[in-house]
Amino acid sequence: MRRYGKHTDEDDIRIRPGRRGTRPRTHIRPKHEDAAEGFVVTVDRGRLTCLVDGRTVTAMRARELGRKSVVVGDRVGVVGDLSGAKDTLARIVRVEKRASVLRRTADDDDPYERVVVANADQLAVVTALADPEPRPRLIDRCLVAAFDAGLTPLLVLTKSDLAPAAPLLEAYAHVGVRHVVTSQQELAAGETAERVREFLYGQSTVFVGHSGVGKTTLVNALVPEHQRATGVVNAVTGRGRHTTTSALALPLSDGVGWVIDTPGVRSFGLHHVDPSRVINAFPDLEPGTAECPRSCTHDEPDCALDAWVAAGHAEPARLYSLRRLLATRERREGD
Ligand SMILES: Nc1nc2c(ncn2[C@@H]2O[C@H](COP(=O)(O)OP(=O)(O)OP(=O)(O)O)[C@@H](O)[C@H]2O)c(=O)[nH]1
Ligand SMILES: [Zn+2]
Repeated sequence: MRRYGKHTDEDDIRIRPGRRGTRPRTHIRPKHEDAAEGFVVTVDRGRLTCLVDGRTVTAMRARELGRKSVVVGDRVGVVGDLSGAKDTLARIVRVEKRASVLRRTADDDDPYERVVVANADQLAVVTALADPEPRPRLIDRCLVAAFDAGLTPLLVLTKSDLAPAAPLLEAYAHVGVRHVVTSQQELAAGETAERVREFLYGQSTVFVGHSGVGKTTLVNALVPEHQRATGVVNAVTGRGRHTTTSALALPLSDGVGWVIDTPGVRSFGLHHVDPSRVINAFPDLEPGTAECPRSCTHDEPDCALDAWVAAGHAEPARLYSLRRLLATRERREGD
């Protein structure tokens, strides 16, 4: 179920009405037809860093945007000082319709959705095969978030020099998700970036992964001109990484595609997830839901999928995989 509450980001843009329309016409706020096109690369305490005609411009939301949030990946209309010079501040007056929204709920008990990144195409879930141990439930929860958002997931399995990828890949064989495996040797040989980039070409890809999995190493290999490290001043924001909780969009060096790095994901609240959107990622099972009770979670005794699969229309392993993913919507200790 989608929620359109006070706190969602889908609110219509409200423009404060003029005082009973008594103001003279000339005082009506211009429609900003002259606004320049911008792309939001990061957000830090209300200041948005936008790329406008190749320049890095700092901007804030115009008041007329009301409650509408502006997030990394948004395409926006910007007015004001667009020189990008130090201490200038432009205004974001428009947010273009989003092709996709990756959301999370702050907590599973907290129903308010927050958009993490707009207009992404893919979600790269970075997992180490060892040190730290893979956390399949966290992977599953990331996949659910991706499917719900209509993003194509990509599993990036790092540290294959420490443990084999096969056991983990086995668990995902029936989910239908692409994967790429990397190792220390490959990193050292400079081959990792090339191989991972093949999956990123022309796409806007959000990278998630918990601390220590090698996400920073990977992002640095993919976008070497933007070295990121804890405590080091960031080239784009001019601030230390530890101070930002926002994602950061980095252009792939060939200029086609974006790597969107996110701060360490500790949790991926899934309260907002709609099972019918998750099942879109299982097109072989989807027709089997026709006989389901209304607003079926597809994880309940009356679900029609059991009979559909028993009748031989789809692989039991696929239904098992779907159910495993849907079950992760309930938070457990350790998520
Ligand atoms: N053995 C091995 N170590 C790796 C590999 N990739 C990264 N590492 C190491 O793993 C450690 C963690 O890597 P980071 O890139 O800092 O991990 P991160 O996910 O960004 O973690 P945070 O910086 O804490 O968010 C570093 O010591 C890396 O050198 C790999 O493929 N194999
Ligand atoms: Zn069902």
